[in-house]
Amino acid sequence: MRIGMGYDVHAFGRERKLILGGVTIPYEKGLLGHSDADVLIHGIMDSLLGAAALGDIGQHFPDTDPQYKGISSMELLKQVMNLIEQQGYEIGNIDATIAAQKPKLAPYIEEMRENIADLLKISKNQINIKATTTERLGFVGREEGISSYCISLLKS
Ligand SMILES: Nc1ccn([C@@H]2O[C@H](COP(=O)(O)O)[C@@H](O)[C@H]2O)c(=O)n1
Ligand SMILES: C[C@@]1(CO)OP(=O)(O)OP(=O)(O)OC[C@H]1O
Repeated sequence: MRIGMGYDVHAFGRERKLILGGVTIPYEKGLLGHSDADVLIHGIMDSLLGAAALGDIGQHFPDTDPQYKGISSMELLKQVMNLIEQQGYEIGNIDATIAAQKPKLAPYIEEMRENIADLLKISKNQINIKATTTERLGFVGREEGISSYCISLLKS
């Protein structure tokens, strides 16, 4: 068994879609990034890479490479899963937290879990996603951006 953790932050910007866990969430702002800036998926990818000792997403998908401009993070997650499988690992479970003061994410969590479970070919009870505000404290609380935290367990 191997454990890995991931953490990511993206700032809010205008005229961007808000995409979390592959779900487009109706909101007045989206997240800025080279890719679609799906901060939840980025945290999950880093935790999987961490558990397999394979570095981080910036090493695999540099934000200077035009091929990743505007790419769906779900596509990147598929590539990370291929790497994990090549190393002989399978997923035990994934537990993630999204820190967002707004918008309310609870209505979208089940769809995120379904998207991720389908893509990773795991069952829904192997992926848990939580949301929290930061009680108006810090950059999340000031609604400047969203962060994600994730822990994954891999089995040989
Ligand atoms: N963006 C968010 C943040 C939180 N939630 C849900 O609300 C619950 C209470 O949040 P607190 O930060 O006040 O503890 C939390 O457990 C989530 O279920 C949400 O849906 N969207
Ligand atoms: C995903 C990548 C690649 O397009 O770009 P961003 O969307 O900017 O995301 P970030 O978490 O800053 O870093 C990883 C990147 O290399």
